[in-house]
Amino acid sequence: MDARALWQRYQNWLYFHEGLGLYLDVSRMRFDDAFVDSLRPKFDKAFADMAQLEKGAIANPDENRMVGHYWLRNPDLAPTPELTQEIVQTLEQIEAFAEKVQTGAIHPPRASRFTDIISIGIGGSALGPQFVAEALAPDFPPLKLHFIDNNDPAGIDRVINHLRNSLASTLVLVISKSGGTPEPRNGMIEVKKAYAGHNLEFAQYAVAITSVDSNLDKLAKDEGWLARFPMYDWVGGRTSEMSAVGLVPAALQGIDVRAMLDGAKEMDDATRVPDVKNNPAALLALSWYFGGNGKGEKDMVVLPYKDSLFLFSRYLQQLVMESLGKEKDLDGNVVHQGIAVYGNKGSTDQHAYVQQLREGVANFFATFIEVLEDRQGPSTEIDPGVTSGDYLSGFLQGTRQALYENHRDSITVTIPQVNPRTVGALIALYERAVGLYASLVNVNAYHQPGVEAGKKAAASILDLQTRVLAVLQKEKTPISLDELAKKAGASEQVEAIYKILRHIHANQRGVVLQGDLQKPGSLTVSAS
Ligand SMILES: O=P(O)(O)OC[C@H]1O[C@](O)(CO)[C@@H](O)[C@@H]1O
Repeated sequence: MDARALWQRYQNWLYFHEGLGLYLDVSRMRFDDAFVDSLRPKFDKAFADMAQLEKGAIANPDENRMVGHYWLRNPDLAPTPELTQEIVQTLEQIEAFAEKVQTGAIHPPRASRFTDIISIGIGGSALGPQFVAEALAPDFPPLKLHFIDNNDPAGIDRVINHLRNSLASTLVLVISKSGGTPEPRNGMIEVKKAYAGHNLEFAQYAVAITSVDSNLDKLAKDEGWLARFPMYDWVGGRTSEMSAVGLVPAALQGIDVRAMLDGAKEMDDATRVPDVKNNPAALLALSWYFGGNGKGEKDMVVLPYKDSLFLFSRYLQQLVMESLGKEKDLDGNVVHQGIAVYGNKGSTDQHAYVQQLREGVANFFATFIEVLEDRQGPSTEIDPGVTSGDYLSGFLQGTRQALYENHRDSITVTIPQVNPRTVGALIALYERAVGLYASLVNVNAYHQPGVEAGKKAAASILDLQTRVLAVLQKEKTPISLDELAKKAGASEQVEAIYKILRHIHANQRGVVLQGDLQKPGSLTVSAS
Protein backbone atom coordinates (compact mmCIF):
# COMPACT_ATOMS: atom_id res chain seq x y z
CA MET A 1 0.00 0.00 0.00
CA ASP A 2 1.45 3.39 -0.92
CA ALA A 3 1.68 6.31 1.52
CA ARG A 4 -1.55 7.96 0.33
CA ALA A 5 -3.53 4.76 0.56
CA LEU A 6 -2.13 4.16 4.04
CA TRP A 7 -3.10 7.68 5.10
CA GLN A 8 -6.60 6.94 3.84
CA ARG A 9 -6.68 3.63 5.70
CA TYR A 10 -5.47 5.41 8.82
CA GLN A 11 -8.37 7.84 8.61
CA ASN A 12 -10.91 5.14 7.76
CA TRP A 13 -10.07 3.09 10.81
CA LEU A 14 -9.12 5.77 13.32
CA TYR A 15 -11.18 5.64 16.52
CA PHE A 16 -11.36 8.76 18.66
CA HIS A 17 -13.04 9.15 22.04
CA GLU A 18 -13.75 12.79 22.52
CA GLY A 19 -14.38 12.78 26.28
CA LEU A 20 -11.15 10.96 27.02
CA GLY A 21 -9.12 12.39 24.14
CA LEU A 22 -8.08 8.81 23.35
CA TYR A 23 -7.22 7.59 19.86
CA LEU A 24 -6.94 4.02 18.68
CA ASP A 25 -5.23 3.32 15.38
CA VAL A 26 -5.51 -0.19 13.98
CA SER A 27 -4.67 0.83 10.41
CA ARG A 28 -1.30 -0.93 10.57
CA MET A 29 -2.93 -4.29 11.17
CA ARG A 30 -3.34 -5.61 7.66
CA PHE A 31 -6.87 -7.03 7.84
CA ASP A 32 -9.26 -6.36 4.99
CA ASP A 33 -13.02 -5.82 4.89
CA ALA A 34 -13.71 -9.47 4.11
CA PHE A 35 -11.89 -10.47 7.28
CA VAL A 36 -13.91 -8.00 9.33
CA ASP A 37 -17.15 -9.25 7.77
CA SER A 38 -16.22 -12.86 8.49
CA LEU A 39 -15.94 -12.06 12.20
CA ARG A 40 -19.24 -10.21 12.49
CA PRO A 41 -21.28 -13.20 13.74
CA LYS A 42 -18.66 -13.93 16.38
CA PHE A 43 -18.71 -10.30 17.45
CA ASP A 44 -22.51 -10.27 17.66
CA LYS A 45 -22.23 -13.19 20.05
CA ALA A 46 -19.40 -11.50 21.97
CA PHE A 47 -21.45 -8.32 22.45
CA ALA A 48 -24.44 -10.37 23.59
CA ASP A 49 -22.25 -12.40 26.00
CA MET A 50 -20.85 -9.20 27.44
CA ALA A 51 -24.30 -7.71 27.92
CA GLN A 52 -25.35 -10.84 29.82
CA LEU A 53 -22.20 -10.74 31.92
CA GLU A 54 -22.87 -7.13 32.87
CA LYS A 55 -26.39 -8.08 33.90
CA GLY A 56 -25.03 -10.61 36.37
CA ALA A 57 -25.08 -13.87 34.39
CA ILE A 58 -22.74 -16.62 35.60
CA ALA A 59 -19.92 -15.72 33.22
CA ASN A 60 -17.38 -17.89 35.01
CA PRO A 61 -19.10 -21.27 34.81
CA ASP A 62 -16.27 -23.29 36.37
CA GLU A 63 -16.36 -21.31 39.56
CA ASN A 64 -20.07 -20.61 39.30
CA ARG A 65 -19.45 -16.90 39.66
CA MET A 66 -20.73 -13.64 38.30
CA VAL A 67 -18.13 -11.32 36.81
CA GLY A 68 -18.77 -7.79 37.94
CA HIS A 69 -15.71 -5.60 37.68
CA TYR A 70 -17.73 -3.26 35.45
CA TRP A 71 -20.09 -2.53 38.35
CA LEU A 72 -17.23 -1.15 40.42
CA ARG A 73 -17.15 2.02 38.32
CA ASN A 74 -20.86 2.14 37.68
CA PRO A 75 -22.52 0.68 40.78
CA ASP A 76 -25.99 1.25 39.33
CA LEU A 77 -25.26 -1.56 36.90
CA ALA A 78 -24.94 -4.12 39.72
CA PRO A 79 -27.69 -6.70 39.57
CA THR A 80 -29.09 -6.04 43.06
CA PRO A 81 -29.54 -2.87 45.15
CA GLU A 82 -27.56 -4.55 47.95
CA LEU A 83 -24.53 -4.94 45.72
CA THR A 84 -24.85 -1.36 44.51
CA GLN A 85 -24.92 -0.15 48.08
CA GLU A 86 -21.98 -2.29 49.08
CA ILE A 87 -19.83 -0.91 46.26
CA VAL A 88 -20.77 2.68 47.07
CA GLN A 89 -20.20 2.23 50.80
CA THR A 90 -16.85 0.53 50.36
CA LEU A 91 -15.63 3.38 48.19
CA GLU A 92 -16.72 5.89 50.81
CA GLN A 93 -14.98 3.89 53.53
CA ILE A 94 -11.80 3.74 51.50
CA GLU A 95 -11.78 7.48 50.94
CA ALA A 96 -12.56 8.23 54.58
CA PHE A 97 -9.80 5.86 55.74
CA ALA A 98 -7.25 7.36 53.34
CA GLU A 99 -8.10 10.85 54.47
CA LYS A 100 -7.80 9.96 58.14
CA VAL A 101 -4.45 8.31 57.55
CA GLN A 102 -3.17 11.27 55.56
CA THR A 103 -4.31 13.85 58.10
CA GLY A 104 -3.02 11.82 61.02
CA ALA A 105 -6.48 11.21 62.51
CA ILE A 106 -5.49 7.56 62.20
CA HIS A 107 -1.86 7.31 63.20
CA PRO A 108 0.51 4.70 64.52
CA PRO A 109 0.97 4.36 68.30
CA ARG A 110 4.43 5.89 68.37
CA ALA A 111 4.28 8.49 65.59
CA SER A 112 1.96 11.28 64.56
CA ARG A 113 1.64 10.09 60.95
CA PHE A 114 2.07 7.03 58.81
CA THR A 115 4.84 7.76 56.33
CA ASP A 116 5.16 4.52 54.38
CA ILE A 117 3.17 1.52 53.28
CA ILE A 118 4.24 -2.06 52.74
CA SER A 119 1.80 -3.69 50.36
CA ILE A 120 1.88 -7.47 50.53
CA GLY A 121 0.13 -9.31 47.71
CA ILE A 122 0.83 -11.22 44.51
CA GLY A 123 -0.57 -11.42 40.97
CA GLY A 124 -3.73 -9.38 40.66
CA SER A 125 -3.26 -8.28 44.25
CA ALA A 126 0.00 -6.55 43.33
CA LEU A 127 0.21 -5.80 39.61
CA GLY A 128 -2.62 -3.24 39.47
CA PRO A 129 -1.42 -1.32 42.55
CA GLN A 130 2.15 -1.40 41.19
CA PHE A 131 1.15 -0.18 37.74
CA VAL A 132 -1.06 2.58 39.10
CA ALA A 133 1.51 3.72 41.67
CA GLU A 134 4.16 3.97 38.97
CA ALA A 135 1.80 5.77 36.59
CA LEU A 136 0.04 8.14 38.94
CA ALA A 137 1.62 8.58 42.35
CA PRO A 138 2.88 12.11 42.89
CA ASP A 139 6.66 12.55 43.13
CA PHE A 140 6.28 13.13 46.86
CA PRO A 141 3.26 11.08 47.89
CA PRO A 142 1.73 11.44 51.34
CA LEU A 143 2.71 7.83 51.96
CA LYS A 144 5.45 6.02 50.10
CA LEU A 145 4.48 2.60 48.79
CA HIS A 146 6.76 -0.47 48.95
CA PHE A 147 5.82 -3.90 47.67
CA ILE A 148 6.39 -7.43 48.83
CA ASP A 149 5.03 -9.35 45.85
CA ASN A 150 6.98 -12.56 46.10
CA ASN A 151 8.18 -15.24 48.45
CA ASP A 152 11.88 -14.45 48.08
CA PRO A 153 13.36 -14.16 51.57
CA ALA A 154 16.10 -11.80 50.36
CA GLY A 155 13.48 -9.64 48.62
CA ILE A 156 11.45 -9.46 51.83
CA ASP A 157 14.60 -8.56 53.83
CA ARG A 158 15.38 -5.82 51.38
CA VAL A 159 12.03 -4.10 51.86
CA ILE A 160 12.19 -4.46 55.64
CA ASN A 161 15.81 -3.26 55.78
CA HIS A 162 15.01 -0.19 53.74
CA LEU A 163 12.28 0.64 56.21
CA ARG A 164 14.07 -0.34 59.41
CA ASN A 165 14.17 3.26 60.67
CA SER A 166 10.58 3.98 59.75
CA LEU A 167 8.83 0.71 60.55
CA ALA A 168 7.10 2.47 63.46
CA SER A 169 5.33 4.71 60.95
CA THR A 170 4.73 2.11 58.24
CA LEU A 171 1.26 0.86 57.45
CA VAL A 172 0.96 -2.71 56.15
CA LEU A 173 -1.64 -3.68 53.56
CA VAL A 174 -2.15 -7.40 53.24
CA ILE A 175 -4.01 -7.95 49.98
CA SER A 176 -5.32 -11.36 49.05
CA LYS A 177 -8.73 -12.04 47.57
CA SER A 178 -8.73 -15.65 48.68
CA GLY A 179 -6.93 -14.86 51.91
CA GLY A 180 -5.13 -18.16 51.53
CA THR A 181 -2.47 -17.66 48.86
CA PRO A 182 0.85 -18.83 50.37
CA GLU A 183 3.02 -15.94 49.18
CA PRO A 184 1.10 -13.08 50.84
CA ARG A 185 0.48 -15.24 53.90
CA ASN A 186 4.19 -15.94 54.27
CA GLY A 187 5.10 -12.33 53.58
CA MET A 188 2.64 -11.23 56.23
CA ILE A 189 4.12 -13.64 58.79
CA GLU A 190 7.64 -12.42 58.06
CA VAL A 191 6.63 -8.76 58.29
CA LYS A 192 4.73 -9.45 61.47
CA LYS A 193 7.89 -10.95 62.99
CA ALA A 194 9.88 -7.91 61.93
CA TYR A 195 7.38 -5.66 63.70
CA ALA A 196 7.58 -7.82 66.81
CA GLY A 197 11.39 -7.52 66.60
CA HIS A 198 10.97 -3.75 66.86
CA ASN A 199 8.46 -4.13 69.72
CA LEU A 200 5.64 -2.94 67.50
CA GLU A 201 2.24 -4.53 67.73
CA PHE A 202 1.47 -5.58 64.17
CA ALA A 203 -2.31 -5.32 64.48
CA GLN A 204 -2.03 -1.57 65.01
CA TYR A 205 -0.33 -1.19 61.65
CA ALA A 206 -2.14 -3.79 59.59
CA VAL A 207 -4.97 -3.55 57.10
CA ALA A 208 -6.56 -6.54 55.37
CA ILE A 209 -8.07 -6.41 51.90
CA THR A 210 -9.69 -9.75 51.32
CA SER A 211 -12.95 -11.66 50.87
CA VAL A 212 -15.29 -11.56 53.81
CA ASP A 213 -14.67 -14.57 56.09
CA SER A 214 -11.50 -15.68 54.34
CA ASN A 215 -8.73 -16.94 56.64
CA LEU A 216 -7.04 -13.57 56.34
CA ASP A 217 -10.26 -11.76 57.18
CA LYS A 218 -10.79 -13.94 60.25
CA LEU A 219 -7.23 -13.37 61.41
CA ALA A 220 -7.54 -9.60 60.97
CA LYS A 221 -10.82 -9.64 62.87
CA ASP A 222 -9.49 -11.81 65.71
CA GLU A 223 -6.35 -9.75 66.12
CA GLY A 224 -8.16 -6.42 65.82
CA TRP A 225 -6.29 -5.02 62.82
CA LEU A 226 -6.55 -1.34 62.03
CA ALA A 227 -9.01 -1.85 59.16
CA ARG A 228 -10.53 -4.46 56.85
CA PHE A 229 -11.83 -3.84 53.34
CA PRO A 230 -13.85 -6.35 51.37
CA MET A 231 -12.96 -8.02 48.11
CA TYR A 232 -15.88 -9.56 46.25
CA ASP A 233 -16.09 -13.04 44.81
CA TRP A 234 -17.43 -11.53 41.57
CA VAL A 235 -14.21 -9.60 40.97
CA GLY A 236 -11.24 -11.57 39.68
CA GLY A 237 -7.73 -10.76 40.90
CA ARG A 238 -6.58 -9.56 37.49
CA THR A 239 -9.54 -7.21 37.15
CA SER A 240 -9.45 -5.93 40.72
CA GLU A 241 -7.69 -2.59 40.32
CA MET A 242 -10.96 -0.68 40.75
CA SER A 243 -11.92 -2.66 43.86
CA ALA A 244 -10.44 -2.12 47.33
CA VAL A 245 -7.36 -4.01 46.07
CA GLY A 246 -6.35 -1.08 43.90
CA LEU A 247 -8.28 1.77 45.43
CA VAL A 248 -6.92 1.54 48.97
CA PRO A 249 -3.23 1.85 48.00
CA ALA A 250 -4.05 4.45 45.33
CA ALA A 251 -6.13 6.63 47.68
CA LEU A 252 -3.44 6.42 50.36
CA GLN A 253 -0.92 7.79 47.88
CA GLY A 254 -3.14 10.74 47.12
CA ILE A 255 -4.29 9.49 43.71
CA ASP A 256 -7.73 10.70 42.65
CA VAL A 257 -9.54 7.36 42.65
CA ARG A 258 -12.87 8.86 41.64
CA ALA A 259 -11.25 10.22 38.47
CA MET A 260 -9.78 6.77 37.78
CA LEU A 261 -13.22 5.21 38.21
CA ASP A 262 -14.77 7.89 36.00
CA GLY A 263 -12.26 7.23 33.22
CA ALA A 264 -13.01 3.52 33.42
CA LYS A 265 -16.75 4.16 33.39
CA GLU A 266 -16.47 6.37 30.34
CA MET A 267 -14.46 3.70 28.57
CA ASP A 268 -16.97 1.05 29.61
CA ASP A 269 -19.72 3.11 28.01
CA ALA A 270 -17.68 3.37 24.82
CA THR A 271 -16.82 -0.32 24.72
CA ARG A 272 -20.41 -1.40 25.24
CA VAL A 273 -21.34 -0.13 21.74
CA PRO A 274 -22.23 -3.23 19.67
CA ASP A 275 -20.48 -2.03 16.53
CA VAL A 276 -16.91 -3.15 15.88
CA LYS A 277 -15.74 -0.02 14.12
CA ASN A 278 -17.06 2.29 16.81
CA ASN A 279 -15.95 0.26 19.78
CA PRO A 280 -12.24 0.51 20.72
CA ALA A 281 -12.19 -2.74 22.69
CA ALA A 282 -13.77 -4.55 19.75
CA LEU A 283 -11.16 -3.02 17.44
CA LEU A 284 -8.43 -4.36 19.72
CA ALA A 285 -10.02 -7.80 19.89
CA LEU A 286 -10.40 -7.79 16.10
CA SER A 287 -6.74 -6.85 15.69
CA TRP A 288 -5.58 -9.53 18.12
CA TYR A 289 -7.67 -12.10 16.31
CA PHE A 290 -6.22 -11.04 13.00
CA GLY A 291 -2.67 -10.80 14.35
CA GLY A 292 -2.62 -14.28 15.83
CA ASN A 293 -5.06 -15.97 13.49
CA GLY A 294 -7.48 -16.44 16.38
CA LYS A 295 -4.99 -18.88 17.89
CA GLY A 296 -2.44 -16.63 19.54
CA GLU A 297 0.10 -17.42 16.83
CA LYS A 298 1.74 -14.05 17.36
CA ASP A 299 2.88 -12.38 20.57
CA MET A 300 1.68 -8.98 21.67
CA VAL A 301 4.58 -6.61 22.32
CA VAL A 302 3.45 -3.63 24.36
CA LEU A 303 5.59 -0.53 24.04
CA PRO A 304 4.48 2.48 26.06
CA TYR A 305 6.57 5.50 25.13
CA LYS A 306 6.33 6.98 28.60
CA ASP A 307 8.34 5.93 31.64
CA SER A 308 5.41 6.14 34.02
CA LEU A 309 3.56 3.50 31.97
CA PHE A 310 6.36 0.97 31.88
CA LEU A 311 4.52 -1.45 34.16
CA PHE A 312 1.53 -1.50 31.84
CA SER A 313 2.96 -4.38 29.85
CA ARG A 314 3.52 -6.41 33.01
CA TYR A 315 0.00 -5.58 34.15
CA LEU A 316 -1.40 -6.62 30.77
CA GLN A 317 0.68 -9.78 30.82
CA GLN A 318 -1.42 -11.14 33.67
CA LEU A 319 -4.70 -9.69 32.41
CA VAL A 320 -4.28 -11.16 28.94
CA MET A 321 -2.34 -14.36 29.59
CA GLU A 322 -4.13 -15.55 32.73
CA SER A 323 -7.47 -14.80 31.07
CA LEU A 324 -6.85 -16.20 27.60
CA GLY A 325 -4.18 -18.85 28.16
CA LYS A 326 -6.45 -21.89 28.38
CA GLU A 327 -6.12 -25.54 27.49
CA LYS A 328 -9.80 -26.05 26.81
CA ASP A 329 -12.54 -23.96 25.28
CA LEU A 330 -16.00 -23.58 26.78
CA ASP A 331 -17.16 -26.74 25.01
CA GLY A 332 -14.36 -28.82 26.47
CA ASN A 333 -12.26 -29.04 23.29
CA VAL A 334 -8.51 -28.91 23.71
CA VAL A 335 -7.50 -25.61 22.08
CA HIS A 336 -4.39 -24.33 23.91
CA GLN A 337 -5.41 -20.71 23.51
CA GLY A 338 -3.64 -17.56 24.62
CA ILE A 339 -1.65 -14.55 23.53
CA ALA A 340 1.85 -14.02 24.89
CA VAL A 341 2.44 -10.47 26.10
CA TYR A 342 5.71 -8.76 26.83
CA GLY A 343 7.30 -5.35 26.63
CA ASN A 344 8.82 -2.63 28.69
CA LYS A 345 8.95 0.89 27.26
CA GLY A 346 10.06 2.90 24.31
CA SER A 347 12.45 4.15 23.29
CA THR A 348 14.47 2.09 25.79
CA ASP A 349 13.44 -1.18 24.14
CA GLN A 350 14.68 0.09 20.79
CA HIS A 351 18.15 -0.40 22.21
CA ALA A 352 17.38 -3.90 23.37
CA TYR A 353 15.10 -6.29 21.52
CA VAL A 354 13.58 -4.10 18.82
CA GLN A 355 16.41 -5.25 16.55
CA GLN A 356 14.79 -8.67 16.50
CA LEU A 357 11.33 -7.20 16.05
CA ARG A 358 12.46 -5.29 13.00
CA GLU A 359 14.48 -8.03 11.33
CA GLY A 360 14.17 -11.31 13.17
CA VAL A 361 11.38 -13.82 13.72
CA ALA A 362 8.11 -12.21 12.66
CA ASN A 363 6.14 -13.79 15.50
CA PHE A 364 4.51 -10.70 17.05
CA PHE A 365 2.46 -7.62 16.56
CA ALA A 366 3.29 -4.45 18.46
CA THR A 367 1.13 -2.11 20.48
CA PHE A 368 2.51 1.39 20.83
CA ILE A 369 1.13 3.47 23.67
CA GLU A 370 1.67 7.12 22.87
CA VAL A 371 1.20 10.03 25.27
CA LEU A 372 0.78 13.42 23.63
CA GLU A 373 1.79 15.57 26.58
CA ASP A 374 5.55 15.44 27.03
CA ARG A 375 5.77 16.85 30.53
CA GLN A 376 4.15 19.41 32.77
CA GLY A 377 5.72 22.76 31.96
CA PRO A 378 7.93 23.87 29.12
CA SER A 379 10.67 21.76 27.55
CA THR A 380 14.26 22.69 26.91
CA GLU A 381 15.39 22.68 23.31
CA ILE A 382 17.92 19.93 22.78
CA ASP A 383 18.63 20.99 19.21
CA PRO A 384 17.23 24.17 17.65
CA GLY A 385 13.44 23.82 17.78
CA VAL A 386 13.62 20.22 18.97
CA THR A 387 12.87 18.85 22.44
CA SER A 388 13.41 15.45 24.09
CA GLY A 389 9.70 14.89 23.66
CA ASP A 390 10.07 15.45 19.91
CA TYR A 391 12.78 12.82 19.88
CA LEU A 392 10.60 10.36 21.78
CA SER A 393 7.69 11.02 19.45
CA GLY A 394 9.98 10.61 16.44
CA PHE A 395 11.35 7.34 17.81
CA LEU A 396 7.81 6.00 18.12
CA GLN A 397 6.77 7.04 14.62
CA GLY A 398 10.03 5.80 13.18
CA THR A 399 9.76 2.38 14.83
CA ARG A 400 6.12 2.00 13.81
CA GLN A 401 7.03 2.82 10.23
CA ALA A 402 10.13 0.65 10.16
CA LEU A 403 8.17 -2.31 11.50
CA TYR A 404 5.38 -1.84 9.00
CA GLU A 405 7.79 -1.59 6.09
CA ASN A 406 9.17 -4.94 7.15
CA HIS A 407 5.68 -6.50 7.30
CA ARG A 408 5.35 -6.27 11.07
CA ASP A 409 1.90 -5.06 12.13
CA SER A 410 1.11 -2.67 14.95
CA ILE A 411 -1.64 -0.98 16.89
CA THR A 412 -1.24 2.50 18.39
CA VAL A 413 -3.17 3.76 21.40
CA THR A 414 -2.77 7.49 22.00
CA ILE A 415 -3.78 9.33 25.16
CA PRO A 416 -3.46 13.06 25.84
CA GLN A 417 -1.62 12.63 29.13
CA VAL A 418 -1.11 10.11 31.91
CA ASN A 419 -3.70 10.98 34.54
CA PRO A 420 -6.18 9.05 36.67
CA ARG A 421 -8.91 9.24 34.02
CA THR A 422 -6.76 7.99 31.17
CA VAL A 423 -5.22 5.25 33.29
CA GLY A 424 -8.68 4.13 34.39
CA ALA A 425 -9.73 4.19 30.74
CA LEU A 426 -6.73 2.13 29.61
CA ILE A 427 -7.45 -0.53 32.22
CA ALA A 428 -11.11 -0.65 31.23
CA LEU A 429 -10.24 -0.75 27.53
CA TYR A 430 -8.07 -3.83 27.89
CA GLU A 431 -10.40 -5.55 30.35
CA ARG A 432 -13.19 -5.32 27.78
CA ALA A 433 -10.95 -6.30 24.89
CA VAL A 434 -9.92 -9.44 26.77
CA GLY A 435 -13.56 -10.26 27.53
CA LEU A 436 -14.59 -9.82 23.90
CA TYR A 437 -11.62 -11.74 22.54
CA ALA A 438 -12.32 -14.59 24.98
CA SER A 439 -15.80 -14.80 23.56
CA LEU A 440 -14.46 -14.77 19.98
CA VAL A 441 -12.25 -17.76 20.73
CA ASN A 442 -14.79 -19.34 23.09
CA VAL A 443 -12.74 -19.59 26.28
CA ASN A 444 -13.57 -18.79 29.91
CA ALA A 445 -11.57 -15.64 30.61
CA TYR A 446 -12.32 -15.65 34.30
CA HIS A 447 -10.79 -18.79 35.74
CA GLN A 448 -7.17 -19.98 36.01
CA PRO A 449 -7.07 -23.77 36.40
CA GLY A 450 -3.44 -23.93 35.30
CA VAL A 451 -2.31 -21.75 38.17
CA GLU A 452 -4.29 -23.83 40.63
CA ALA A 453 -2.50 -26.96 39.35
CA GLY A 454 0.87 -25.29 39.99
CA LYS A 455 -0.18 -24.33 43.51
CA LYS A 456 -1.20 -27.93 44.26
CA ALA A 457 2.11 -29.28 42.94
CA ALA A 458 4.04 -26.84 45.14
CA ALA A 459 2.03 -27.88 48.17
CA SER A 460 2.80 -31.54 47.53
CA ILE A 461 6.55 -30.76 47.39
CA LEU A 462 6.35 -29.08 50.79
CA ASP A 463 4.46 -32.07 52.11
CA LEU A 464 7.16 -34.36 50.74
CA GLN A 465 9.80 -32.20 52.47
CA THR A 466 8.10 -32.66 55.85
CA ARG A 467 7.90 -36.43 55.37
CA VAL A 468 11.48 -36.78 54.20
CA LEU A 469 12.89 -34.69 57.04
CA ALA A 470 10.92 -36.71 59.59
CA VAL A 471 12.46 -39.95 58.22
CA LEU A 472 15.93 -38.39 58.10
CA GLN A 473 15.77 -37.33 61.76
CA LYS A 474 15.48 -40.98 62.77
CA GLU A 475 18.51 -42.12 60.77
CA LYS A 476 21.67 -42.64 62.80
CA THR A 477 24.06 -42.90 59.84
CA PRO A 478 24.19 -41.29 56.37
CA ILE A 479 21.67 -42.78 53.99
CA SER A 480 21.44 -42.85 50.20
CA LEU A 481 18.80 -40.78 48.45
CA ASP A 482 17.16 -43.92 47.07
CA GLU A 483 16.87 -45.47 50.50
CA LEU A 484 15.55 -42.27 51.99
CA ALA A 485 12.96 -41.99 49.24
CA LYS A 486 11.88 -45.58 49.86
CA LYS A 487 11.56 -45.05 53.60
CA ALA A 488 9.53 -41.88 53.02
CA GLY A 489 7.18 -43.87 50.76
CA ALA A 490 8.22 -41.78 47.77
CA SER A 491 10.47 -44.03 45.67
CA GLU A 492 9.34 -42.32 42.48
CA GLN A 493 10.35 -38.89 43.69
CA VAL A 494 14.10 -39.17 44.23
CA GLU A 495 14.79 -36.15 42.05
CA ALA A 496 12.37 -33.97 43.97
CA ILE A 497 13.84 -35.22 47.25
CA TYR A 498 17.37 -34.48 46.02
CA LYS A 499 16.35 -30.91 45.16
CA ILE A 500 14.65 -30.41 48.52
CA LEU A 501 17.74 -31.63 50.38
CA ARG A 502 20.18 -29.66 48.24
CA HIS A 503 18.23 -26.50 49.03
CA ILE A 504 18.15 -27.21 52.78
CA HIS A 505 21.83 -28.15 52.77
CA ALA A 506 22.72 -24.88 50.97
CA ASN A 507 20.94 -22.95 53.69
CA GLN A 508 22.67 -24.89 56.49
CA ARG A 509 19.42 -25.97 58.02
CA GLY A 510 20.33 -29.32 59.49
CA VAL A 511 20.95 -31.44 56.41
CA VAL A 512 24.35 -32.58 55.13
CA LEU A 513 24.82 -33.97 51.63
CA GLN A 514 28.06 -35.82 51.04
CA GLY A 515 29.75 -37.23 47.98
CA ASP A 516 30.35 -36.22 44.39
CA LEU A 517 28.01 -33.27 43.67
CA GLN A 518 28.34 -33.98 39.96
CA LYS A 519 26.68 -37.38 40.57
CA PRO A 520 23.59 -36.65 42.65
CA GLY A 521 22.57 -40.33 42.60
CA SER A 522 25.70 -41.26 44.56
CA LEU A 523 25.16 -38.77 47.39
CA THR A 524 24.43 -39.71 50.94
CA VAL A 525 22.51 -37.53 53.32
CA SER A 526 22.33 -37.16 57.07
CA ALA A 527 20.78 -34.85 59.61
CA SER A 528 23.40 -32.63 61.22
O1 LIG B 1 -5.49 -12.35 45.76
P1 LIG B 1 -5.11 -13.78 45.93
O2 LIG B 1 -6.28 -14.63 46.26
O3 LIG B 1 -4.02 -13.90 46.95
O4 LIG B 1 -4.58 -14.31 44.57
C1 LIG B 1 -3.46 -13.75 43.93
C2 LIG B 1 -3.37 -14.18 42.51
O5 LIG B 1 -3.30 -15.59 42.41
C3 LIG B 1 -4.09 -16.04 41.32
O6 LIG B 1 -5.23 -16.61 41.83
C4 LIG B 1 -3.41 -17.04 40.50
O7 LIG B 1 -2.21 -16.56 40.03
C5 LIG B 1 -4.39 -14.77 40.54
O8 LIG B 1 -5.48 -14.90 39.74
C6 LIG B 1 -4.52 -13.79 41.64
O9 LIG B 1 -4.45 -12.50 41.14
